[in-house]
Amino acid sequence: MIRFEQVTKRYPDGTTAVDGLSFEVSEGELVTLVGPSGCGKTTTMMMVNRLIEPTSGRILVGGEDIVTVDPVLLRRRIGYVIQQVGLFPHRTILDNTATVPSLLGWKRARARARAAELLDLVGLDPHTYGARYPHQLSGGQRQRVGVARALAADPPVLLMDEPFGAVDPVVREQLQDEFLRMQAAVRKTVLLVTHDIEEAVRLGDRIAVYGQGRIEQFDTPGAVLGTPASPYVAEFVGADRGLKRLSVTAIEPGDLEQPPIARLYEPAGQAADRLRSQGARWAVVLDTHGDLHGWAGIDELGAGGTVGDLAHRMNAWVPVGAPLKQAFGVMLQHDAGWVAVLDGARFLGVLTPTKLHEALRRSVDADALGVSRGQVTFDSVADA
Ligand SMILES: Nc1ncnc2c1ncn2[C@@H]1O[C@H](COP(=O)(O)OP(=O)(O)OP(=O)(O)O)[C@@H](O)[C@H]1O
Repeated sequence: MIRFEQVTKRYPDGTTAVDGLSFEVSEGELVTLVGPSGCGKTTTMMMVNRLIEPTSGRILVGGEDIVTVDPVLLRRRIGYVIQQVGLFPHRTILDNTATVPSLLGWKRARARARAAELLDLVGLDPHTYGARYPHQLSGGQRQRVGVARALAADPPVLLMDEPFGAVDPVVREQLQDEFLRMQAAVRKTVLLVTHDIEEAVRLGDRIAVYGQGRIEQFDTPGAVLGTPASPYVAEFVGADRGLKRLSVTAIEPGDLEQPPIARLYEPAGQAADRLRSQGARWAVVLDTHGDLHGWAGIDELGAGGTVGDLAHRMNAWVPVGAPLKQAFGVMLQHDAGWVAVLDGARFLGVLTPTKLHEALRRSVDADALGVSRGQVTFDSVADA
């Protein structure tokens, strides 16, 4: 959808901001550009909507070389969100949001209806906020309006330059979450500039890590964190990249351990005998549908009755597909040695600290080998 071919930008004073850049952003993909100050991220982005013209090379948007497209028409297809949101101070939030549709000649009622819909989409109730003026909103709310305004004409491409930069870390995380939810619904092709590796990892389907004017690595967050392409990238992503990686690695069914199972309605003595013969100390207790009920220890099962009479409820669980970090968090919160992993209510298995570590190691190996995690055997983990 956006393609850079050997793009170089040299400013008149001789500064080479971007040097022979080639990469591609697929349709519906969110790519984050991350790197230290002055490495050329903003220059890269502003060349896409022709606010800056490259010195050499080509940029294609939707297969079209953008030098052949009138800049005004080009910018209508490209939403642009910047850190200083730049709302018109004397216009209401609704009118600010409707700016682009109005410029496009939409009828007032249609433009305003569209603006209301978008305010809703970014989590601002149009009835509450639509009639306010920018100074009557918090910084975070103004940034949401900036996003709504950029989406107003439904452009296929969105450029975002530090869109969540000007707010405190808590609001920032909220805005990121909202943005991800929204992006899952609208699936724009997004290029997002940030200098914050946490943000890049959290938001990007892929990340471009910049050195000076060049991309040092262009890959998924997991791969950048797991197998940095150079010492520079390793340093940039930080010594705690293992921890960061936990938050971008999803739990897969193949990661799980299968503990002994006891059924809710089976006689406790029978379950205890089975555990004893397997040398196990406890079992996960499931109901007749295979849904998680809780767990029971072998010592308690000696008391007679059914397993259900004696089982403990189990609240330490996470959904399959959740990040490993969430499982780790739940383990700590419940001071538990394992967490159950569920698909809906259905029990799939448990994640223990050892299994969690294995999953992380396997995902690093899988990224390095370019295969799925399931194809990496435990032996290769043990050898690693
Ligand atoms: N108009 C200009 N004339 C000369 N040099 C410029 C101009 N604009 C940017 N530069 C230089 O080009 C380089 C890249 O700048 P750019 O703004 O693209 O970096 P950035 O990665 O977005 O930085 P930041 O994170 O600080 O915004 C910098 O060295 C900058 O000083």
